[in-house]
Amino acid sequence: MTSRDNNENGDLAAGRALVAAEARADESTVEAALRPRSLAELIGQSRVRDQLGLVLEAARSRGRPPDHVLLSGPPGLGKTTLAMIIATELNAPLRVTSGPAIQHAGDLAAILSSLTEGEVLFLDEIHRMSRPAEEMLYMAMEDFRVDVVVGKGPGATAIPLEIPPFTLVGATTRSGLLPGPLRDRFGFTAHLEYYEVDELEQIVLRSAKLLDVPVTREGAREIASRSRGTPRIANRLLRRVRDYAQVRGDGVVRLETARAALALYEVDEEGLDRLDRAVLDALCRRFNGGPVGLGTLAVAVGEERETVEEVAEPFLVRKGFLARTPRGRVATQAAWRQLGLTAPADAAAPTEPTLFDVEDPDDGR
Ligand SMILES: Nc1ncnc2c1ncn2[C@@H]1O[C@H](COP(=O)(O)OP(=O)(O)OP(=O)(O)O)[C@@H](O)[C@H]1O
Repeated sequence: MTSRDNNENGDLAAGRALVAAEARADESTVEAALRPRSLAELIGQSRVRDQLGLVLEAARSRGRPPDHVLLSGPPGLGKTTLAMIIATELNAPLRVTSGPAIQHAGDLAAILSSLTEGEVLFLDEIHRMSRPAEEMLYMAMEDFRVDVVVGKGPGATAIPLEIPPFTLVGATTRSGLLPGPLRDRFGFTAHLEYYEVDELEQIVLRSAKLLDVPVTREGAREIASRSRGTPRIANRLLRRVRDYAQVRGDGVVRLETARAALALYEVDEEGLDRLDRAVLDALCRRFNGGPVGLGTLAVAVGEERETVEEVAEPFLVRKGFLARTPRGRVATQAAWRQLGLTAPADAAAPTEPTLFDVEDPDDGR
C-alpha cells in the first residue's frame, strides 16, 4: 500500500468518524474535528505558516521550548487551531485556558505550577485577564518563576516558585488592549489576516470531504465568497447548505443550492449577515450615518458591544462600509449604497482599515 493510499484510507476513516460524531454531537465538536492538525495541512496564512515553521523548527533542533507566541486577529481565523498545531509540531502537551477564567493571580499560579517541562499553555482572550494575574504572568514568561503571596497585610510574604520552561501561546482579538510589557514578552507575534476566496474555497472542499458532503467547485466557491474571509463561517455555511441540499435538493452542494440556501439564511452576496446589516441599518437610518459611539450603536442593534466591535465591525471596516473615527463610527458612501439608500453629500469615503485601538467617545470603561 502506498503512502497516498494510506492517507486516503486515513481520510476516509476520519470522514466516517466525523459523520458519526456529527450525528450525535453539537457544532463545536464538529468544528474541532475539522481543524487542520499540522502546519502542512493549514490552508492560507502563508506568511504566518512560514515564520512559525521556522521558529518551531529552530526550537526543535535546539531541544528547547520556543519563544512565547502571540496570535492576534478577528474570531474564527484559526488562533485555537494554530495553538494546537504548535503543540503537535513540538510533540508537547497542550493546556488550554482563557483570560476570563483567570480572575485571580492564584488561579494562574495553580496552572503554571502544574505545567510540565516544554508544555504549551494556550491562553485564549489573553486581554481579558485580571491585572494581578497579568503581572504574575510577566515574571513567569521571563524568568520561569512566580512569587506566590501568602498571608495579608504587613505579615504577607512572597514565596518564589520555580516553573518548568514552557511556551505560552496567547490569543487575542484585541492586541491593542494588551499592555506594552506583556506584548514585549512574546518573542513571536503573528497577526492573522482574513482569508482570500481561493483559500476559503479550498477549506470548504477539504471540510466537505471530511464531512462526506458531495460538493461541486462552483458550490464551494459560492460558499467561500460569502464567508466574510473567515474559515469558521465557511464551515458553518457549508453545513447549512448541506442541510438544504439534503432536504430540498439531491444532496449535492451545487451553485444553485448554495445560492438558495444562503438566501434563506439571510447571508447576502457580500457575505453580510443579519448583524452586519443591522449595524449598517442603525448607523444610516437611526443615526444618519454617524458619527456614533460604539456603546450606543450596540444598544441600537440589541447586542453586546464586544460582539459588535469584535465580530461585525472588523469585517465592515475591511469591506469599506464603516469607518472608525475619533468621534465615533461613521457609515461610508458604500454602506448607504449597500442598503439601497442615497448617501448624504457629506458621507465618508471608505478609509484605510483601522481595526484596532480606536478610541470610542462613549466608551464607559
Ligand atoms: N487555515 C485553516 N484551514 C482550514 N480550516 C481552518 C483554518 N483556520 C481555521 N479553520 C477552521 O475554522 C474553525 C475556527 O478556527 P479556530 O477555532 O482556530 O479560530 P479562532 O481564531 O481560535 O477563533 P476564536 O478566537 O473565535 O476562538 C476551525 O474549526 C477550523 O476547522
